[in-house]
Amino acid sequence: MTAPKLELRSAYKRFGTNTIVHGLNLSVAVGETLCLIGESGCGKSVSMKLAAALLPPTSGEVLWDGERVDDLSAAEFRRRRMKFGYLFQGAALFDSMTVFENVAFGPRQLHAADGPALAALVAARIREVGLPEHVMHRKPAGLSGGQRKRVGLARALALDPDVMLYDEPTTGLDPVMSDVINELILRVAASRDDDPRPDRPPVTSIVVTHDMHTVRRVADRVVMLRPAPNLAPHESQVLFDGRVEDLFVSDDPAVGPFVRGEAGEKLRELAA
Ligand SMILES: Nc1ncnc2c1ncn2[C@@H]1O[C@H](COP(=O)(O)OP(=O)(O)OP(=O)(O)O)[C@@H](O)[C@H]1O
Repeated sequence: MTAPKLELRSAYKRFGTNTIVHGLNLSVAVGETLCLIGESGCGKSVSMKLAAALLPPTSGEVLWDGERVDDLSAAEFRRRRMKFGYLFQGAALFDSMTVFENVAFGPRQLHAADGPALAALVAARIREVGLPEHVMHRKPAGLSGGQRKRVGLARALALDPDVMLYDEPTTGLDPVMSDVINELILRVAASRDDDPRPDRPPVTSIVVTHDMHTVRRVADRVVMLRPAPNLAPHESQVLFDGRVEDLFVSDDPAVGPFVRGEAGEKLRELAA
């Protein structure tokens, strides 16, 4: 059996005295799209960053393709890390550069790409995310939120990632633009499905989101976390781990009302 693409084993993350991630076991299969959901501040982004080795766990293990990240040589770690693409909040574009320069930045740095080949690559990625080519000459500050997100995605795709990480990709977008982003997440996830080359495995994705339309549209699997504080040592931080169909009909009082947006218990807590 193929090892999971990304895996956390008994991972803890503490910032000072605050425990944010509590003994988390989480694996994402090759080619899977996992949505991470849960109430604000419960540690979704931190968990995703642990899995991507953007943050070190306080204790526990992080594995990529079944190998402990700590056991990889620095060169091998860098090689694999280059195959991760990120679309984080605000799209984190360089505002002083044009869209072209933003998308070209990674290939220039990593493969010393230049000239017509680089221009063709950037144009192709811009087209893939549904932006007109003239946007390439503009600065990100002059673009709408949805356009900025798509430039961020084009920039991530320019490095041909094996793993895509999305942190609240539709936050702040109108429903139609949100659906455009959902469609692009699906397209990226399926982009290598018919590619038989062994060096181009199916794209694996993690999507941290509060947007239940996104969950319904893109998730192969959903993991719902709860906040780590107040958990007993043996208690799991995972409230739900399963298929989307089962999530929305869950009769667990901590899961069903949350995903259906029902305020009942929360209102009682606020009134207490
Ligand atoms: N580098 C850091 N240093 C200190 N605390 C941090 C750091 N990163 C995250 N935290 C804290 O960890 C907690 C969980 O953060 P995280 O961003 O993972 O939550 P989340 O579930 O993604 O929340 P939201 O849905 O609101 O984005 C927050 O209280 C946050 O302040």
